[in-house]
Amino acid sequence: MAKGELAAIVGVNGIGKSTLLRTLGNVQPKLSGSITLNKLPLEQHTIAELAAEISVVLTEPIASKNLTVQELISLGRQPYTNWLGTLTPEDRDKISLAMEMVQISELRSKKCYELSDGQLQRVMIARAIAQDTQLILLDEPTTHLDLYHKVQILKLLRSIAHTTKKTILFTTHEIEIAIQLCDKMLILEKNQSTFGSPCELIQMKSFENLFPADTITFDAETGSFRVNK
Ligand SMILES: Nc1ncnc2c1ncn2[C@@H]1O[C@H](COP(=O)(O)OP(=O)(O)OP(=O)(O)O)[C@@H](O)[C@H]1O
Repeated sequence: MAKGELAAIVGVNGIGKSTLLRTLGNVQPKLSGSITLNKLPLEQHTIAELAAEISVVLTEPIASKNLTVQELISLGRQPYTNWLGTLTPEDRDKISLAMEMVQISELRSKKCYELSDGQLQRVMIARAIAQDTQLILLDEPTTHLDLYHKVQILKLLRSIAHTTKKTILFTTHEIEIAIQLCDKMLILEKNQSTFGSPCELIQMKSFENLFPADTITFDAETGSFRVNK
């Protein structure tokens, strides 16, 4: 993946999207194959190096909902703080900037348990931005959100990738929105997975066999799926 790209991993339930994302983020050990980050195998990076290179936003509910928004986002600075977790002026600037980028500055003193799902998702994205890594990985960042908020979150990720030149990779079931907003997509399938720009994937007819054709067909003209009644 290149710098500044937004990319989605899509595929049917149980195909291995989260497993792949978690493996890339070093959250779980790989089953096979190799993962290279900055020309070095992932396992040759120290934990501290990885924390400064990759931030991961998972679907598990956070254990620390009693923290304020600002406190939770401050945890993103952990790879850079001393053992006491003391924040420097630079850390504070990065935390404020992260909150501004995802437009949650006014929520800074709220407790995380007071937030809506959409607001909490923004907070988790801000924490990843505060971690200041080149790569941000997110597992299903739009679950539980309505259509408007799904689009808002994915537009936000696109804008962060393009303006900060960070590389953002996420798993999703929102294939139609991803087609419209992503620079690259990986379609995971049992026998052959395909990776490319949404346009290339449409031209290669890669979306057409994703779901059983007697139930759902893909319309290449509109980049959308149709239900066969
Ligand atoms: N490469 C693999 N080889 C063997 N088992 C795998 C592999 N990838 C994933 N699995 C297993 O398949 C199951 C489903 O994987 P996973 O949760 O990653 O799928 P998913 O595509 O994210 O599903 P969903 O869309 O339902 O969230 C898990 O039990 C996982 O351990």
